[in-house]
Amino acid sequence: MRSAPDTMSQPSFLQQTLDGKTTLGLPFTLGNGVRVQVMDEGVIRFEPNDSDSRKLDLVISCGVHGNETAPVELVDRLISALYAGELRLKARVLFVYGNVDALRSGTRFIKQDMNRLFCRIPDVSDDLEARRATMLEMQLMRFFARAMQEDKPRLHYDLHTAIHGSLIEKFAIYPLPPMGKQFEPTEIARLAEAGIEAVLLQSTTSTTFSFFSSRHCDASAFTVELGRAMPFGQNQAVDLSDMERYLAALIEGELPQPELIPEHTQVFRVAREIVKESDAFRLHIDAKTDNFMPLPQGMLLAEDGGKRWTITEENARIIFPNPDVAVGQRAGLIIVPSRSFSRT
Ligand SMILES: O=C(O)CCC(=O)N[C@@H](CCC(=O)O)C(=O)O
Ligand SMILES: [Zn+2]
Repeated sequence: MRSAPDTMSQPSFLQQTLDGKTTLGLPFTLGNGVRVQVMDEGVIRFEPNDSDSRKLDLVISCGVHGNETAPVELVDRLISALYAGELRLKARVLFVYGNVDALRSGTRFIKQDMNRLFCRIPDVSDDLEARRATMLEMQLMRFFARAMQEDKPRLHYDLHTAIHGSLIEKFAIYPLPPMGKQFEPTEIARLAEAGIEAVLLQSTTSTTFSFFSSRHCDASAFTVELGRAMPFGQNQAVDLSDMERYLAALIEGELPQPELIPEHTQVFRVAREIVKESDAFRLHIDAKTDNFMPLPQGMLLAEDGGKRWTITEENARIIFPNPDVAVGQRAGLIIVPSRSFSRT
């Protein structure tokens, strides 16, 4: 066990990570007994000294897209508060800065969108982003393995921001649960306590980080969208105080058990995923359309060669419209209101 670094005089873990100066290796202990270990570049674990008394195991990830900085700043504050002994740790917590190279360059990704690279079989020809996604999967499997044996709650919040504006600023995507399970209203009510105003229930499997931990680590996992992507230091427009308070409380072992989803929390189901199948793909709304913009029935939303996407659903809305994605990737989601929590 190493002795604790002099954290007061050191740059934050985020700054060290961005500077390429993280020291991997042996765990060390802070003055209050908290055990800390840098697991890989941008991946750090905190454990209480009496690890058996912990209430839950929690992964907080951000920066899977390198231009989405508000959550990265939030995570930096949480890590710094732990280092300073300002939080009474009652959980095992793994923090992840997802795509460190993309964070350095301030871009969504370097070569490939990392949030499309989970749940796949690794290949010798994998590039750096694909390898990093595989490494992160292994970190989460290892981290959650202990909670699975001991049946402690396992939570993963993968924090993002959206490319465009949103009529609803803070929302979450709830990955499709495995067969035999349903979407849990308590989880949605917890998200509401964290300031989340709408939750989208996924209707298909996915290749995202949150889908991975939901499906392969049996964690309650969510992609959380917290306002709009802005450069570091320019995130004052979005108020993340509820989310920050909620995550700090989880770190202190307080897992709320709300029974009712508040009236004002909107729940939607993904009705259709629009996949760009060729370069002929055309989106017939402005590519900068706000998320949650209503789509009138009968409207021709998109075309791809002979394929047409016409709105048949009542009260449909658009999420993540983006005609510029690579062929084979999602160019938008059509969502509809839902009050059912069953899987289908
Ligand atoms: O605003 C956009 O178009 C994308 C914002 C973003 O990065 N969203 C995530 C959602 C992941 C999920 O569906 O769970 C993504 O596209 O990876
Ligand atoms: Zn993102």
